[in-house]
Amino acid sequence: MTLNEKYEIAKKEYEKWGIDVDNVLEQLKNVPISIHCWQGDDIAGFEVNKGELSGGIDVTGNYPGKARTPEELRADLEKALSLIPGKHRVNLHAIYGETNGEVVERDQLEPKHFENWVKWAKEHGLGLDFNPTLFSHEKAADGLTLSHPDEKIREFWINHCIASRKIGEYFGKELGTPSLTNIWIPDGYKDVPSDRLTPRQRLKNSLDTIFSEEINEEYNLDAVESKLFGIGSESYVVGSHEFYFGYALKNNKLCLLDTGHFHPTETVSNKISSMLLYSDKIALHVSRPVRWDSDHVVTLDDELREIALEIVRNGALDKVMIGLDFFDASINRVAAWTIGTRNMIKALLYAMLVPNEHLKQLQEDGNFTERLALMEEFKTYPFGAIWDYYCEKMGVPVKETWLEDVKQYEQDVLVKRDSVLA
Ligand SMILES: C[C@H](O)[C@H](O)[C@@H](O)C(=O)CO
Ligand SMILES: [Mn+2]
Repeated sequence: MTLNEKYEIAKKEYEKWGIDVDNVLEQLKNVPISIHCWQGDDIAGFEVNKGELSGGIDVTGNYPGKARTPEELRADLEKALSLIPGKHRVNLHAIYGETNGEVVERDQLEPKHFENWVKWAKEHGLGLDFNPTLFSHEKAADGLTLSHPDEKIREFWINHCIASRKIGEYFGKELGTPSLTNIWIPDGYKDVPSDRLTPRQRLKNSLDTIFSEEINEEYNLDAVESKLFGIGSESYVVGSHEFYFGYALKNNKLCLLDTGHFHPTETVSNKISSMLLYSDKIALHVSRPVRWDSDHVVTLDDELREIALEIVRNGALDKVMIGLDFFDASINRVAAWTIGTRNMIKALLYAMLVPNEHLKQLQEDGNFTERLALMEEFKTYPFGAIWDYYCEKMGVPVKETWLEDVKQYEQDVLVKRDSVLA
């Protein structure tokens, strides 16, 4: 039986529930995922004077062939994008600027340092998102940046974030789609603080300065990313969820939820509807915490499907900006991007193929038996046949055949990088 025949049979199963599958696929095509560049080189970046990875985050593994140059990273991203259905975005960090061998301090970065990325994005029909990098730098050595007691250090990081917003604005103007410029800082303390308020007051004041210049939201959207703890900030993080959700609401910014940044029993899926009651847009870093904020590659697990269901059932496909954030150096990095991004898109497709309005009505009617029964039965509806058809229709490999591409790329390209170095 051909993919099309399987698709037609599966489609009929969903049409019984009033689901227009062809229309679902048309919608899905237009949902961009922001793919994080830093999975490709273990968050190293291209600074001439690059620092060791810091900030309480960690990349484990030493799989061969990581990208070492902008050209290699873009080539690896192109390979991954060729295996992922749809048109997407690439998420950059400030440390991925290209400065022609010159040392450029982060508070001096300019749009011109990202011209090659914009040229590349235009060639590939991609949007670009951005992040100032407030880690892996001597001025972040003691784990404090925008909340640092030393005004000079705060000023440096404030200027870096101001420069970063201008780069985000440049991306938006050049590419015709607003860049999401997301600020995450590692600030916090290993052990119990004696004063939680003062650092938070300093962070608030720093952010007020950073955002004091209005930038047209047609070109740049600002997000702030909360965290619960990091390595070395186990007891206290200045930029907690409460801090940033409050800041975002009062200052009309996007609050960014990273799925690894909450207590293990908390779920981001459960937060989306509440936050969308008060915010026009929110942003996500979809990751997979194992035991801690481990940044594992995203798998098609219950929480990923629930996040997708919350986005779809709340009509929020244009209100939730979906970014990915994982970094696994124990496997082929192109495969990591491909697995994680395809899974995010699969989860959205799954959610769009559930009779959400019918299930809502069952809840309203207090019919919890049928609500549970159907939610469970839809987990084994022929969703895979629709996904396979979608991949073929979008011109990307069906099922696991993409793996052959990655294996070939590894032999042809990736392994040669390390042999050159050896
Ligand atoms: C590299 C990113 O800025 C980083 O992963 C951040 O988004 C985060 O989630 C830190 O835990
Ligand atoms: Mn994140």
